[in-house]
Amino acid sequence: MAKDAIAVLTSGGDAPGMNAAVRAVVRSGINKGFNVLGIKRGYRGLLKKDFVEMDLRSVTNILSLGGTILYTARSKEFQTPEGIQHAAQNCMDMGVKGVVVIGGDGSFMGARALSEAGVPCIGIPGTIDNDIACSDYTVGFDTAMNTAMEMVDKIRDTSQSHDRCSVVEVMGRRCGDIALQTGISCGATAILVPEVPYNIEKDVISRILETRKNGKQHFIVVVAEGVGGSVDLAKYIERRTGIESRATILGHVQRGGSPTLRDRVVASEMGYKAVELLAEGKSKRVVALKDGKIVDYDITEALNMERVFDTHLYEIAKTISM
Ligand SMILES: Nc1ncnc2c1ncn2[C@@H]1O[C@H](COP(=O)(O)OP(=O)(O)OP(=O)(O)O)[C@@H](O)[C@H]1O
Ligand SMILES: O=P(O)(O)OC[C@H]1O[C@](O)(CO)[C@@H](O)[C@@H]1O
Ligand SMILES: [Mg+2]
Repeated sequence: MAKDAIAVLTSGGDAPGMNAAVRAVVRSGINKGFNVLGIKRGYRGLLKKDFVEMDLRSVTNILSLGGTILYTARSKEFQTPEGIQHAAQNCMDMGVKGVVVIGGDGSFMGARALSEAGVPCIGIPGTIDNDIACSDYTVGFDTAMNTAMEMVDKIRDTSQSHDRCSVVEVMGRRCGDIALQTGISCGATAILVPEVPYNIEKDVISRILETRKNGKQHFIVVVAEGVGGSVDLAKYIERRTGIESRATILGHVQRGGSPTLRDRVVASEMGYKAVELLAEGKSKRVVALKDGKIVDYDITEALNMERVFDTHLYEIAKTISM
């Protein structure tokens, strides 16, 4: 009798550690007796029936690779009712009994739609933003933070030599987690995030002037992408304080590079769990890390959860960066 097939895809923005998750899905799937297929370029590839056979050796030596060997994409076509039906039909044609979707919240909405169209899906949070409310952690976050920290350390060197203020914009479309963690790790004088309302005079200018009074001569301001405006902010700081200022937008450098140990391990655990859920006949679930344990939630329940920003950590950052 032919084996049941499951498939795995990566979708939305790539994240370091996605390969470790793919590897875990492939190896756990084969271990459970499934035939495992990879789908290239997320939902876009699913619509094109771009499936590849995965065997144990197809995922050799990918743990340390950044990016995703399955490639990724964003697909508007998939989001239509016809697109979902077409994608479900392609899965059925290929004998696919379940799909593991590695991506962010948008990808999970796609996984829910595909599950409702008859193809059981399990989501794994893979995004550098750490913006999935149900999970304390998303694959890629640790690597991205460490990259950002390394970059800000370098910017600090030149900022210090010139007695300047450096405004550094880090990624995070609606989420300030990368900014907060990077800001703390680099001793930023001010950190601006979309979750906390701010006043430029009080939260940036006054802090710079106060710390200058007690001897500080160079300054780092970390701004989350979701706040934006870092170039204008640098100009404003220079105008208001007389301190020469520069803006740097770190951008996609944060999405690349070899994943950290944490990303490799969490991705591996989540990949294993996703296959376990499919093998148990589960559908429309998201794997998450909660209080140090790998758990799972219904996708709708997960998507309806509210993200909680760590305001305590934010207050600590403000207190100790004076
Ligand atoms: N409401 C939806 N219904 C069906 N599919 C969706 C929906 N929203 C998004 N998708 C699909 O998921 C893909 C990825 O979504 P999106 O671009 O929001 O990225 P993401 O998974 O949230 O990752 P990230 O935000 O980290 O880049 C979309 O291109 C689309 O194909
Ligand atoms: O790949 P793109 O379209 O440039 O997406 C950038 C977005 O993706 C992320 O890197 C991850 O969601 C965000 O931080 C950023 O806003
Ligand atoms: Mg998203």
